[in-house]
Amino acid sequence: MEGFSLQHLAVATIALLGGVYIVRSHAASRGRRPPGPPGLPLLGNVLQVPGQHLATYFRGLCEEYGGLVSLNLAGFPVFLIGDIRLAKDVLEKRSAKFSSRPSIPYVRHHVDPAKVYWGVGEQDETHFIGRKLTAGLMAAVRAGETEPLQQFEALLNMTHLLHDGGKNWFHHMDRVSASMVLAAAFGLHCPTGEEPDLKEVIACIAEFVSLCTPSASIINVLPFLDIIPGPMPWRKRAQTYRKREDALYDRLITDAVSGKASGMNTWAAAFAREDKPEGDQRRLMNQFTGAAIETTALSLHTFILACILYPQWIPRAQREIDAIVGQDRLPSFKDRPRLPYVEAIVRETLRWRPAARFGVPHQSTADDVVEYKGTEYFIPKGSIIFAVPWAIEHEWGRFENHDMFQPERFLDDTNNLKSGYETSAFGFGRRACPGIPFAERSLWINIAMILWTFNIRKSEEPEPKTGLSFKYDDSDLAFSGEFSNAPFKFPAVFEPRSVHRAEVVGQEWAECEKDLNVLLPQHKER
Ligand code: HEM
Repeated sequence: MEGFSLQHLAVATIALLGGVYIVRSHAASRGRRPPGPPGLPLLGNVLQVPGQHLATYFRGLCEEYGGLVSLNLAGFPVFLIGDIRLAKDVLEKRSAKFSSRPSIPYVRHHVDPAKVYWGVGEQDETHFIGRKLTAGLMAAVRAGETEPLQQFEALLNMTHLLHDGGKNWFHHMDRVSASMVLAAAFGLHCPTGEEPDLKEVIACIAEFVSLCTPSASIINVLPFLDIIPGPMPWRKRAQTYRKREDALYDRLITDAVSGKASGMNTWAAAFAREDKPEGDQRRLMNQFTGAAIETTALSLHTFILACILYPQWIPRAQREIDAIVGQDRLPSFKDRPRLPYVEAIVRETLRWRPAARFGVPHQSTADDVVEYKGTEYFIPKGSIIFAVPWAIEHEWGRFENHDMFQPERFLDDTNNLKSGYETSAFGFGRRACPGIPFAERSLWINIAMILWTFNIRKSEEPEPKTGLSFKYDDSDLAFSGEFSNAPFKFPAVFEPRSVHRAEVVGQEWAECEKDLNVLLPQHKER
């Protein structure tokens, strides 16, 4: 059966898990179903779901059937939302009913029996605590507490890019994204990106993502096998992972709280202060790394791809930065209110190729009726809902020339940011990304500094495999097509805009504060 991939298996698995819904499908008949592709008897649309580039498939369905699409995976209801108004109506205004996550038996029973992974878990007490603690940290981020640290990391990024002319630029973006998060979270500053703890964090994230795919274990497909006692392979794999992850985070958190790490005023320390006898809330910290590092890095990679493929906007951006900042210092967060164009670039980066292109699924916890374009549709309890950024951020009606990178679409005639900015890139409602303030700052400061320091151009180096010049591409083929849709590695040249600018970077780096305890002052609850 050619083309029957892991993703098919995954979808079939979800469908099988949801088989129970066949029994209760009478519920679905209580109201009209949104439009969607016709499917096979019993299996529904299972075999139509492609093995790769799910986001593109979802976007195609939204273009064909409208902003609310219904899929039937062997009786299990899945809805796609490709309209921002509807996404807000459903996932924000009715977030009490639409904020759980579909759970996978292998994860629930073996990988995360203690339910510490609140970002992928159901809507329960742990999720509530995780979000509450994060909201406290992010209030401080909004007030600017982490800006000195983020500025320091971005400045180091400029020195790395200058040092090798961008030869390892992909790695430098990975490093800065990880180090900003790990330094704020655990006091783990990573100056090279080769630090063993950083590598272990990345390896654990990769293993966790792999364990969370429905095809990770036979238990997801044949749950009754779990009655077999003893050290079965699925138990061993999950136990090995948990031990490895526990050892890593115990070390990171202990080092952060004891002061062994390079800074003491970390998010881990703030979480530790909230520890209760009934639960070690520091363990909830592990959600930051998985959710934060890759999304930020791939957004920076995407920004560089846009610089290379759509450079028309760069001269204007640089003129505006230069007019405010001048040539004798790098941009800083103090300039942010006066640099709306850089803000527009951040927004356009998140719109043009959103990091989570098909979104992160929500699950409904009660029956509901949703009105869309004058018709009422029934959404049964337990439905999976994807608000699909790849469709929402490319709606022709909202974004003219939607496939072009045009930051000025977010500016008005007076060069100020248009009011009423709405995005799907960070999700919606009680599941919306709680790290937005940190993520936006990370992107803003790196983008502002890169544009101030460098001209970026295509590399003329031949591709090692073919010997031909590198073919730059922004189609689906240039992206991984997986859950976080990352651009594949591509070369770029970072040329300093002048010798003077390169010297200013060196001088600012030599003179800047490097002590994490000063860069990240004691977190105050707000
Ligand atoms: C450009 C960077 C980022 C992007 C594009 C991004 C995007 C997202 C998206 C799409 C979701 C799912 C929303 C939903 O289900 O409706 C999410 C969830 C989450 N993000 Fe982010 N994120 C970014 C950075 C960060 C950072 C820096 C942090 C932490 C410091 C973070 C922490 C989280 C957590 C903990 C969740 C799970 C929330 C929950 O389930 O309640 N993210 N993010």
